[in-house]
Amino acid sequence: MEVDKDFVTRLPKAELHAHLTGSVGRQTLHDVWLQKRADGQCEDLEDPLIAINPGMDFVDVMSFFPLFDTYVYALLNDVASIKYAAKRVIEEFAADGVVYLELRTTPRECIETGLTKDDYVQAVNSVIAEANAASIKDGFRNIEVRLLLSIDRKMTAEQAMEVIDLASKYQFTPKTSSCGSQKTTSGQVVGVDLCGNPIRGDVALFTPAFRRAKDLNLSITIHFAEVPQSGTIKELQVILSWEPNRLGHVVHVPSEIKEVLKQRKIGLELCLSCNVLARLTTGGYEMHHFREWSMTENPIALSTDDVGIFGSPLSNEYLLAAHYFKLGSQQLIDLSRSAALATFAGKERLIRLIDQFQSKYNIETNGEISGDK
Ligand SMILES: CNc1ncnc2c1ncn2[C@@H]1O[C@H](COP(=O)(O)O)[C@@H](O)[C@H]1O
Repeated sequence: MEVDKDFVTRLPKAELHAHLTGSVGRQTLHDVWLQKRADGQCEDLEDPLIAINPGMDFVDVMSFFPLFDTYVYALLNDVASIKYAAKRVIEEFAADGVVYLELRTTPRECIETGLTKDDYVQAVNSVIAEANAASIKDGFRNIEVRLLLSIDRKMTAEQAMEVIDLASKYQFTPKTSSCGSQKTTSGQVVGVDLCGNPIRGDVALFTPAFRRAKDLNLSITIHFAEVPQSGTIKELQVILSWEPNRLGHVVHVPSEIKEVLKQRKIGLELCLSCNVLARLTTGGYEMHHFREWSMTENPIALSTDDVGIFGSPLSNEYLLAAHYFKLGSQQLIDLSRSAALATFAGKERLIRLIDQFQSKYNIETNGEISGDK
């Protein structure tokens, strides 16, 4: 079967590294902007269709992080706009053939609109709960979505602990939690993340927060060695002491640390377009470390990172992998299966969907009636 846009879209995929705000498309931001302007707000903000450049072949990391703080957060600053944007993001991932999505986001407040961090998480959590309930009600679960809460490297230890408190409050429990705890019954949070500008902060500050996350049975994923400054053995050893379940980016990893990652067979979230367009790697797609890690036993989840900024949906990341690493259709199915192994929830359903796809694929390509491989 030919590897083309149709094939990579139909392939059931897991997206495991997607920042909610970075995944909001320009058109969605534009719609919010128009609405706010009509309400007499955001008059000093430029139209997102102009402020955010589409199809860029280079994203300057120095202006990348401030874009959120100075621009997008000013636009998505109340419950209505946050819910609208989150819903659109989920719909767009679903339309791209993502059947399991872990969205991550940083709890934030807005003094101007009175939005609290709890309001923020509640808003995103409720959109996710509705998306999951809607797809169950419709009889076919096209997408299952779970939430990860991010600690930003610029936070204090107390702020990081506040994120863990919120993660605990909105923690996903397959059954209603017992013993009168403060968890919400429709919590969607399955894990926590460490993100933000990688040249900032001392990660050791967050050890108590991640220890507590472990104690609460929250899964942990960490932005790991994104730039040379955050790829020191000292920093990476601190992070590994938190026993993360997955790592994101893994660009500038010293060889002795690579050995630890291989021994632990830790899941890796690899973001081709982000790394190449933001020049976190050198040598373009051909030289991306996907090639090296694909030869190990570490599960790999190709991921988009910030599709609103980098403009490459997950289906396109699979196409890029096919093109630059000479992967055929069966290898792309195997890659999707590899991502399934690294999920924090929903594994059985996802593997079942991939198995069904595999069976149809076998029939179409070889006329085989059974067999999962
Ligand atoms: C190069 N890739 C990256 N590396 C590190 N952190 C990143 C990131 N891309 C996004 N973020 C983090 O995610 C926030 C936006 O989404 P949320 O408001 O949390 O939904 C950014 O402010 C940044 O802290």
